Amino acid sequence: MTKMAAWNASFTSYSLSFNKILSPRNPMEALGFLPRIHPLSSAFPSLSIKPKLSCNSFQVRSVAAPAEDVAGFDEMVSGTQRKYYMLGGKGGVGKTSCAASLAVKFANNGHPTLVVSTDPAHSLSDSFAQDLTGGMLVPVEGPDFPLFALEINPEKTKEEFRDAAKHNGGTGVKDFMDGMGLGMLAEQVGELKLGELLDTPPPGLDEAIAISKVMQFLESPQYSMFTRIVFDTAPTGHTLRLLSLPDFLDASIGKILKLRQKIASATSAIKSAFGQAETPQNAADKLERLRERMVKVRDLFRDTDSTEFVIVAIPTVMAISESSRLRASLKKENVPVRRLIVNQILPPSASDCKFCAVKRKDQMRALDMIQNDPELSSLKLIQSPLVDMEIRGVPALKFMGDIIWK
Ligand SMILES: Nc1ncnc2c1ncn2[C@@H]1O[C@H](COP(=O)(O)OP(=O)(O)OP(=O)(O)O)[C@@H](O)[C@H]1O
Repeated sequence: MTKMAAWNASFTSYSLSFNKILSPRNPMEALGFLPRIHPLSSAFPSLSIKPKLSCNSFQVRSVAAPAEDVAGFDEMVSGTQRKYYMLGGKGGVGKTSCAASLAVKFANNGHPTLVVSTDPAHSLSDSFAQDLTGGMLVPVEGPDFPLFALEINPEKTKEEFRDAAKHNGGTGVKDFMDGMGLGMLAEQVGELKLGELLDTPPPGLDEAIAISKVMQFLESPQYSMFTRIVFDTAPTGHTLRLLSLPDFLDASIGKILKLRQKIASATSAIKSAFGQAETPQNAADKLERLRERMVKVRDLFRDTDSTEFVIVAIPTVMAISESSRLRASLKKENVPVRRLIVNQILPPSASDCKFCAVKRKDQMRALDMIQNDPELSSLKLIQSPLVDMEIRGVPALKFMGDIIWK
């Protein structure tokens, strides 16, 4: 039996609840043929209906994944200690939709939940069809228990970091110390190139700082109620670089802190004459706090008990290859990964058009890759169908969540 045939054999077709729930009266629909106007339009009048395919059957195949025994949503939802879920993958595969659907599901299962976007190109507001912008906690309307969203503004947080660094190690301090005849110390500060780093930040720095900002929030009593935190992270490349950044920044900030005493004592004698608003001590304290948060971020990413990174992909060779590399890098960084969501799988149909038949074959090839991939084959495979509507708003996210998170 070919691998493709083996996959096919392990697939069990079953009608997606779309049909049963939304169109019980039409026998054609019960067979998987939906009317041209999708019944969801009347169930969720606020949703935009966006047909993606000419075939309009709603069935999905379940795959017996060759994975180690990973528990399902029951385990994810159990316990009241705080847990973090980070969803990441290639751009546009459905990270935000999956993260938002998980957040809705947690909230509907009794967990006060926070969903955070650290992707510089936020789409949480679009996904929930509610305005969640502003960089502050915003309540999401719809779920049974409290669900809040937070879109971190990376530019703003970067400015704060830049300010703190500038007072300790930026060119301003260097010039100042040069002028005071503290050349040697200035050289050491210059070596750190922190000013340069912040002027042309490497990709991922925004997100590292955004996550550290979230850590700062989470330390405050206002946030203590949340028992589930879901992160919608930036696309893969950023995430990979982000993982090594906390260590890098930790080392850089550590160096600055070593200079703290020297800078403080060198400037304390003269600071009153210059009337600086921000004393080096204050700036150093800010850096110290940032450094501590960076260490917490790094530890959080690696904490198997409280954290899980969920990879999201689509059934294309490119997305699966990228997911494999992501998993390998996460493994190297000791970040726990147990699940792989393959989103936007073409539902089977009794009346495939030529395009759909070719597309389906192509997707099967990509799915087949997972089974043979050393990085991905051990993960619990979760399949999510391509639906013929845009996933927007809490009812649609609830629907998607009930398919994915079981
Ligand atoms: N299973 C699905 N069926 C149909 N449409 C989907 C599905 N999953 C996601 N979408 C749609 O695909 C688009 C991209 O989804 P989403 O914003 O969740 O992706 P993303 O990976 O977060 O993107 P980005 O990397 O740009 O942030 C959205 O319009 C969303 O509604």
